[in-house]
Amino acid sequence: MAHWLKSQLTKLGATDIQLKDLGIQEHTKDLALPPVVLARFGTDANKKNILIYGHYDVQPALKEDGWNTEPFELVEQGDCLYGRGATDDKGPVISWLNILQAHNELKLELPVNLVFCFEGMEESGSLGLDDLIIAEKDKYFKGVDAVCISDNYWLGTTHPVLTYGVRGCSYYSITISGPAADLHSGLFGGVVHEPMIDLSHIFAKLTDPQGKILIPGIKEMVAPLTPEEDKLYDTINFDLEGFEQNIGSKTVLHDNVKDALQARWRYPSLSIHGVEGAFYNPGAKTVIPAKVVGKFSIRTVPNIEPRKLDEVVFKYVNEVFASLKSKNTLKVELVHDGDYWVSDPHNWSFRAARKATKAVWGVEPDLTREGGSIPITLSFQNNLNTSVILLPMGRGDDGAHSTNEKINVSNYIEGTKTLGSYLHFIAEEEKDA
Ligand SMILES: C[C@H](N)C(=O)N[C@@H](Cc1c[nH]cn1)C(=O)O
Ligand SMILES: [Zn+2]
Ligand SMILES: [Zn+2]
Repeated sequence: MAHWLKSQLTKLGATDIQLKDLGIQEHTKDLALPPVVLARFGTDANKKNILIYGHYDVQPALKEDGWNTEPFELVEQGDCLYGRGATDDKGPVISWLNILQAHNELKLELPVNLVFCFEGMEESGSLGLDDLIIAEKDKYFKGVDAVCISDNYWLGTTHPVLTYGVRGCSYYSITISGPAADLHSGLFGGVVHEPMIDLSHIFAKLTDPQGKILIPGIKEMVAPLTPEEDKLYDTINFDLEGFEQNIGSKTVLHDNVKDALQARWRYPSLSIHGVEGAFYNPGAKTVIPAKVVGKFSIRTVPNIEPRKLDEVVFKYVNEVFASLKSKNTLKVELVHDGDYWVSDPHNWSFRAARKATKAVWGVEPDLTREGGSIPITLSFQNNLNTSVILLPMGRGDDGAHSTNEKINVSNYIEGTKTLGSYLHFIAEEEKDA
């Protein structure tokens, strides 16, 4: 993907294209991190410099997960383009290339200089990118006036949005090791401490059945909800049926949209993702897995400090394990983390995005926060001392990370126009003091 992007950017006339090597992935001997693709389009000292970030990596996908089409082949059906990455985030990345192509073919000058930064580790916590931003802040990224990211989704399916916050994500693994090899459960069941039983007990104590996090010390770090913030949720263009339609079931924990949105945007949540080493195929294998690695993550919000969070998580998991009095061994580790980000949704970049949305879609955008994470957002804002905007093009029902991920053709086309128009409006906008 990095090489493909490089060749496309070259054809489109981008300059100073570099594939930045990020070194080897920690905990592996020789697995290289995928390179970050940097490129420029325009270097006019009289124009603003807008950094465009996107990611070319995607979540894993297998046809047998429940896809109707091959996940790594783009398939057009009706108004939809199906394929892994259609909305997250290959579609939006390619739309930036389409904007260059359109300007080239129309012989239209872009009113801003663009600095592209496309990475290949976003779905794994943006490993290595933070260091690159710090190393390049006074070199490749010098003079960046604003950052624009198209890597999230509308809240619903009909109304465009501008997004001014993301939750952070701290991803943990719990490794429980017991016997030297998998065992026959008839011969050894009831005789040995089973790693999977230990892990199930720990998992069961992470949240209550309603998803409330049971780890002490987390809710105490969450910024209190002020009456002003609470009021912001009164005017949001969405309903519970919309939520349920997006999910395809009536399994929402809340009975009103305000509570559901606050749970998604401004409170932490804990999700259990899977177990490595456990039997998961169809059939009825009677095995005691010798070693299992359980994976869970916590979505973080203001003012949860990642290091403090690690401390309370490690302490709690160790305490729960100790209470099991198991003779197995436990290791709990942080796999990766990325911070939350919340910004002012009325700054000059948001004003330009608002005008662009109005011009293309004919309506005022809603202002939303994103329950998902884009780990590098805060790093751009802090290290480049600039504002960041999230300007999504996909819909809330696109199925990002899920089976049958899609983007609507209409969203892709109008979304591309919106991103292109944003570049024109931001060129005209007065920067905030
Ligand atoms: C919202 C964005 N498109 C996204 O899907 N982000 C991922 C990033 C991630 C993975 N691990 C930690 N963060 C997400 O929110 O899961
Ligand atoms: Zn993404
Ligand atoms: Zn994603």
